[in-house]
Amino acid sequence: MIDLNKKPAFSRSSRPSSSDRNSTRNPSRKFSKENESKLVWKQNNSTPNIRMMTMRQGVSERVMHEQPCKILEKCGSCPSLDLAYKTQLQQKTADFKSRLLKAGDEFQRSIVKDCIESEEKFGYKHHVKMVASEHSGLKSSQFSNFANPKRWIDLGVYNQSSNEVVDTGRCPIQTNVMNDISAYIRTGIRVHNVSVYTPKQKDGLLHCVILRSSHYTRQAQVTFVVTKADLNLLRPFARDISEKFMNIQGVFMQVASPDQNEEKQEQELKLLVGQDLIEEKYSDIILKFSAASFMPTNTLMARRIYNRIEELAELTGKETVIDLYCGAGGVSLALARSSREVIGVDNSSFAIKDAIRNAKSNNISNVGFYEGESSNIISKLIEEKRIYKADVIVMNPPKNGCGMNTIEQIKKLEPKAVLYLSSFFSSMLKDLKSFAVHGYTPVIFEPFDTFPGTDNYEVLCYLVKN
Ligand SMILES: C[S@@+](CC[C@H](N)C(=O)[O-])C[C@H]1O[C@@H](n2cnc3c(N)ncnc32)[C@H](O)[C@@H]1O
Repeated sequence: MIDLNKKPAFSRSSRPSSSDRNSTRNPSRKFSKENESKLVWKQNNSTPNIRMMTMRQGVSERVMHEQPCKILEKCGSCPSLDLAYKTQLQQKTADFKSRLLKAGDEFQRSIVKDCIESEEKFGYKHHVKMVASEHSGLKSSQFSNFANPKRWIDLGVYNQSSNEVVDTGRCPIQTNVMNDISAYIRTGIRVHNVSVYTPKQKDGLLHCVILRSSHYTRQAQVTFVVTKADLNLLRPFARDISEKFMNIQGVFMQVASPDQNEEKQEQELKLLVGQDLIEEKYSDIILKFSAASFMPTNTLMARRIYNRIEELAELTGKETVIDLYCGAGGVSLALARSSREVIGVDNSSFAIKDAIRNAKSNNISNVGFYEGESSNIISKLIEEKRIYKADVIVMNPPKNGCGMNTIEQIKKLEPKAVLYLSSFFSSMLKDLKSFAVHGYTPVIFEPFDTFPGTDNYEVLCYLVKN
């Protein structure tokens, strides 16, 4: 139960200094007997970011961070941001174990490792899609007479219960680069007189803004998702943003219907200003991503996962590896160094173009990339006698998983190991059950905390042929 109207836990003057902030974790200090059976939020109204949660055992590990979030509950995207990080990791490990327990007998003998921590707990998110919304001044009806005629622009996420857009302001899990750019865009929308899409009237131009930034180069990409191509309006706006931020590589326009399913949205992007590519580094591999191809959200964790995949694959230099759903080639290029040949497959022409370019720029020649649906490409490669067998298959499918057809094709290649990475656990476990039917045992599950503060994480499963 959450009670936000409770008295403040402590006033600004009694707020612990950073040196004794850890003392708020001491169960005996701030906890009184009456609270023992309740679970309540205590919030200081004058300093809304100071929050503690008390419960049966005393003051919990919910503590103030150096970079607090002002809209934690309103936004709802980061339900565990104010939990001690160790607790977040324990919760994710426990969550995955309980999913496996419920999933069935196939997984009862698998080893589940502890969730691996993210090197960055804040500012790790390098990719965000922000919904645009506007209203005029004060929102509350009781103030309607004094409503500010100035346009007020929100950029953020949908609140799941009210369906209203919550402005995420300077989001602590996003990179500073993206926070700076989004602040400028909020003002720019007004200055450049760009209309914002309203679902009620089904009218307006801009409905989303997509931002990406690179960890190593700090380069950024901006995409305006709009209802129609209004270049006269968007080009000067794009020029303005890219002149303000020299690290912006390119500003794009994507025309898409706001009602359209995100996965079905046309990926065609029009470059308004600058150039197409953003550069990122994973260990000693430098990748360039076009705006339309997938780029990992947490760079440092992606690097860690690539390294772990390489370790688990135990390559000796003689193997044929297939990297399904390869994106811009991160895993493929990481594994090419220690295998005979890597074949990457992705259904996005942009991702495959990026992957081919990345192989060249990293001087890696023992890779081949194929554009198309995974099961079709494997079946074609077998039919054309391009491959007979594969030693290791790596796969990182989207939300719906890989499905039965792909697993049947994989089986024909008789890999001795399969490495399956996903953050979509229901499709992942369904696919792993199908793998089990085809003689592949899930030996180890390794959760990685790619999204600290949120409920999300990724899991790498290592399967071996029986
Ligand atoms: C999660 S990303 C994988 C990223 C990649 N492993 C990396 O580390 O950058 C999923 C990829 O699957 C691709 N994809 C989606 N459906 C596909 C399908 N049916 N067949 C092949 N590729 C697909 C997408 O284009 C996307 O690049």
